[in-house]
Amino acid sequence: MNANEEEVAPAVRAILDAAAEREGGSERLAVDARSLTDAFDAVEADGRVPIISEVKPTSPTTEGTRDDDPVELAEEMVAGGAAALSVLTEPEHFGGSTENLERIREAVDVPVLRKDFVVREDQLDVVESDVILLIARFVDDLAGLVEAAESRGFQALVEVHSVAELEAALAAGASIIGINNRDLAKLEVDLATFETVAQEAPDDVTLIAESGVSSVDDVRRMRAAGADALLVGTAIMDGDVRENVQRFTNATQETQT
Ligand SMILES: O=C(O)c1ccccc1NCC(=O)[C@H](O)[C@H](O)COP(=O)(O)O
Repeated sequence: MNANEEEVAPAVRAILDAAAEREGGSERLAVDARSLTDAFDAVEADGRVPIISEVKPTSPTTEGTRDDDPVELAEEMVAGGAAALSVLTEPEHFGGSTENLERIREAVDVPVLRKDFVVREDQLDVVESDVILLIARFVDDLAGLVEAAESRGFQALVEVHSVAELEAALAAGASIIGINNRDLAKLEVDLATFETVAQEAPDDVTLIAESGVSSVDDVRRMRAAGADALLVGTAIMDGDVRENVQRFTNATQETQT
């Protein structure tokens, strides 16, 4: 079945319908990207866990909206030790914007991931970022879009949720793969997803555990299963973002609980 025709949660169907309608950019971008793997290596060398901290004002599974200035949130996350940032640009269901991404990328020096539902090549040309998310399940020509992204200078983070999608991502040439613990068909989260799928990934791929991480124990669990880095949104946005990032990035240190 075509991924765009499969059954997904109504909220995700609405997100995909909106994504299909969204305009692309008019001029092809050329990005001078900050290296995501170098950023991870620097944090590892410091004895900490590489965390991609997500600026996520709201979502279909969160109550309310966080209205703080996204640039202030981003700066606090970096001060807390985030290796990289993820910035929602999806406007209708996540409260994101391309303007937020531009302002944040200008204000910080860590790599910034554009978090959106990109389904066509021209949508790559809307805003510059260091990394761009491509969701295997929702892209028809994954190899074509990975190539299109990389030829513009983006690093492609290809998101998967199953071993079959992992194989498709590898066949498409992906070298940075996010395993999403959130099933976008049911919006249920299960950290065992990362544990199962990661076992089938080759060693030379950079593996990111995405979604559902809410405690230091979860961070340790994902690291034990082979995560090179973790992408965390809700659990960081809930409260003091600097303290939350600090707690997760220091998760392997003995004094943390
Ligand atoms: O987060 C949602 O509610 C959501 C709903 C529908 C489609 C995608 C969704 N999230 C996208 C993400 O990938 C997460 O924002 C990201 O992995 C962080 O997850 P979390 O730490 O659980 O907030």
